[in-house]
Amino acid sequence: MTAPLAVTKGHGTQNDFVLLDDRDGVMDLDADLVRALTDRRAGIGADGVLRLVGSGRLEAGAAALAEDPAATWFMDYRNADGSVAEMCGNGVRVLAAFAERLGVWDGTGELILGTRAGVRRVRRVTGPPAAATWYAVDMGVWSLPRADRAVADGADAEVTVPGLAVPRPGLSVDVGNPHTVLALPGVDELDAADLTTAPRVLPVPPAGTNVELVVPLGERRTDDGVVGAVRMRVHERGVGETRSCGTGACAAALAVRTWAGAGAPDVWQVEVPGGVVRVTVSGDRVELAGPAVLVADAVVDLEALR
Ligand SMILES: N[C@@H](CCC[C@H](N)C(=O)O)C(=O)O
Repeated sequence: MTAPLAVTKGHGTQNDFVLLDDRDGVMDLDADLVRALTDRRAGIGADGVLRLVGSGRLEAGAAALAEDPAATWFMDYRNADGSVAEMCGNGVRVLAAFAERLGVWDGTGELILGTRAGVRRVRRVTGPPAAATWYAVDMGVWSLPRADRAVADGADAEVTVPGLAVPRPGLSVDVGNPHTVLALPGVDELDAADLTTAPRVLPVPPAGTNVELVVPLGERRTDDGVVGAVRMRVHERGVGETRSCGTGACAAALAVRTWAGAGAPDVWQVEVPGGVVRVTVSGDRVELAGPAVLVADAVVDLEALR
């Protein structure tokens, strides 16, 4: 007999996750279990798994504690194919909502979370819409890791996407995990792209990449002042096409801002199929803000699942 497994289902702009409360670090979360839980027909179904675990309970947590001893909780993120990824922007927000629900965080001040990409700080903020609770995450330092190998102005890669006529120039962006962003001239092409298979990126990124297709939408006047706007679709490494990607939204805004040059806005609204998130650039750091929703609690029969 295997003990039943308590899980919570949540999402951030419809990037969905199975959440596990493993504060004591006793769970054996292997790739098979991740694949079974995220299976949309035979399991709960999700783009990934988020395990809340004490930083002192796992090897990766030691680096987080060394960076900041206050990072006592760790986000152990897994892609739906069972692979481990360094970072998940939507996941941090959803895990913050989960930590709040568990009473690990009282929702005031900052939740300081260890991740494989370093320590991340989360705080509650107000939406839009004004009544909604959003979470803002300091996503740390961003970079353009292959800027020295540019193949064209603002591009260091060539990306072939099924459904689009010719290969497109892409820009590599690192926000703790790897991204390649390519700009499309209009939403017709964005809709035409076939993301049921992974776009081909050359040169091949050594650790794989998430690929964002973006259409710059110009600038908008909002209550926060003038912001840039971008529409995006994403093919995630280890998952496939998802309805949102938080790190991908940061990469998209950073790429479009780089292409726009001096005078481009620091605040960006990124429209994804699952909603809208806000990206704010402050020098070499970037912040992601958006909603987080916990939709269900369930108990999984592990024998039936396997
Ligand atoms: N959906 C996430 C990113 C998850 C990790 C990604 N698939 C990778 O392998 O790097 C997000 O919201 O950032």
